[in-house]
Amino acid sequence: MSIYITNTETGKKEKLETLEPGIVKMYVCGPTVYNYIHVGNARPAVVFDAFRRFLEYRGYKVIMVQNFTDIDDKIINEANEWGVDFKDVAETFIAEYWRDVQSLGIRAANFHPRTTDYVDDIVEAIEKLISKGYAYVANNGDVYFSVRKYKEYGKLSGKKIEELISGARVEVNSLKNDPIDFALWKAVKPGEPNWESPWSCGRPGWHIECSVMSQKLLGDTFDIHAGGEDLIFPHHEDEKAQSEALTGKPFARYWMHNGMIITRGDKMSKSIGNVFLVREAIKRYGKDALKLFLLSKHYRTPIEFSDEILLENKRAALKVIKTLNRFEEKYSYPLVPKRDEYMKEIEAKFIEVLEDDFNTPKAIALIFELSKELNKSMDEGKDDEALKRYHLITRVFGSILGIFESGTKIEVQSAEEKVIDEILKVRQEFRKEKNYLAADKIRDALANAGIKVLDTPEGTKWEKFLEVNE
Ligand SMILES: Nc1ncnc2c1ncn2[C@@H]1O[C@H](COP(=O)(O)OP(=O)(O)OP(=O)(O)O)[C@@H](O)[C@H]1O
Ligand SMILES: [Zn+2]
Repeated sequence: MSIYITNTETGKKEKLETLEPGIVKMYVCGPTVYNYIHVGNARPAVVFDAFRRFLEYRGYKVIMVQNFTDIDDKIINEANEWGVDFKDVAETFIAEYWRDVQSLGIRAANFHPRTTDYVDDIVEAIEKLISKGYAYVANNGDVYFSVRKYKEYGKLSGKKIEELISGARVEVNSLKNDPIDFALWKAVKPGEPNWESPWSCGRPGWHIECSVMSQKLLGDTFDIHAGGEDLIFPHHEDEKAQSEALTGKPFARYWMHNGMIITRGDKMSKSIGNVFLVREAIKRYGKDALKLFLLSKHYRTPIEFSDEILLENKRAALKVIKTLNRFEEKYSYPLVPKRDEYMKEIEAKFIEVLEDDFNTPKAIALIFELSKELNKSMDEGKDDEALKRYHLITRVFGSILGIFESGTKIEVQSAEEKVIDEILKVRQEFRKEKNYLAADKIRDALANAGIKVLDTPEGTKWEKFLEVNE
């Protein structure tokens, strides 16, 4: 059996053949840290975390790197707007990133390099590109990559140089020898953070950071380079050009790209402003529903984000969680089932669909099916069979895809809690109408029932009076 993945560079499903047997070296483009992450940003994080776990399950040693872009125009703009240092913006949102991915149950990669820790290496790489004739210094101290010198430019994204020149998206910049050249080093503008270099005080361009960090940590050639498909051009095309110009060797052997999360026809994006934050989504739908949503379509296809679809995923997730809870109520510490033909057969199916370009929708369908069967085993009092199914869902499939992992108990609001919340809503209306007499009557009535009402600046809250035995 072998693993097949679609390689963006060839557009074909290809058998994964790693550079060193049994080892997968993989680089994923991480976030630019200037804000909280949204559901779109969560997609590559969830998908490639699951893919990496699958590779490990199939026996590979995986060395995974995911960077933080901690210097960039957007970070500088935010820092200026808030009157703080760019480092503080970056550090803040790296910390917030960890909070979000941890609440999503995404595992850390092996390395999480930050651009600003690699400036010396970046300067060294640019010097080498200049000396090899692939890059030149402009009048103002910027350094640009000569796109035409690298003969394979456009191979990854399928773009032709002529199209790029006529394309309106290439900005006019008189500092460049050719409009399609891109920046490796940007000379400092007033007030910007900067580092010394032989050409000017300045900072790295965006693309060179990923070339340098990936090659420093994984070697000149490594197995898989991944990220969202919005990065294919220009980011990945440029990374490939620089890296291969630098070493004269192939860069990434396979390129994997996830499709976009779309809202109202556009890519979900901070710059467009149509974002739904990960932590809001976790609050409203729960982490398993969000992960199901992200994995229940093939990773390459775009997915439309909508409240209805997420609620549908929430219902589906709750069904499975309820089933698992039902089993866990009976067995607090389920043990290891004896692996028999039945288990082997289902596991083989699961592997088969994931080996075929990581077809998570089919894998998830298998989990739903198993969950139904688990209920049936419990109805019929077949404990052995139930344990096998429970084991497959939580410890094998869930632990590979990163869903239903966390001994998930459904937090159901009790009838009592619901009633108190409703009564407090009515009290709030009285308060709004300045009918304090009625509002206070409600407060006192609740107090008689042992419920203390607290009006705080964040709104009205309640707690139970401590019961003291006389
Ligand atoms: N809507 C989306 N759907 C899927 N993946 C996305 C989406 N937006 C960003 N990504 C991916 O998230 C990762 C982190 O990207 P990054 O922080 O650069 O986001 P971004 O594109 O700058 O976001 P924004 O456009 O919101 O500023 C990248 O791999 C990127 O491809
Ligand atoms: Zn990158």
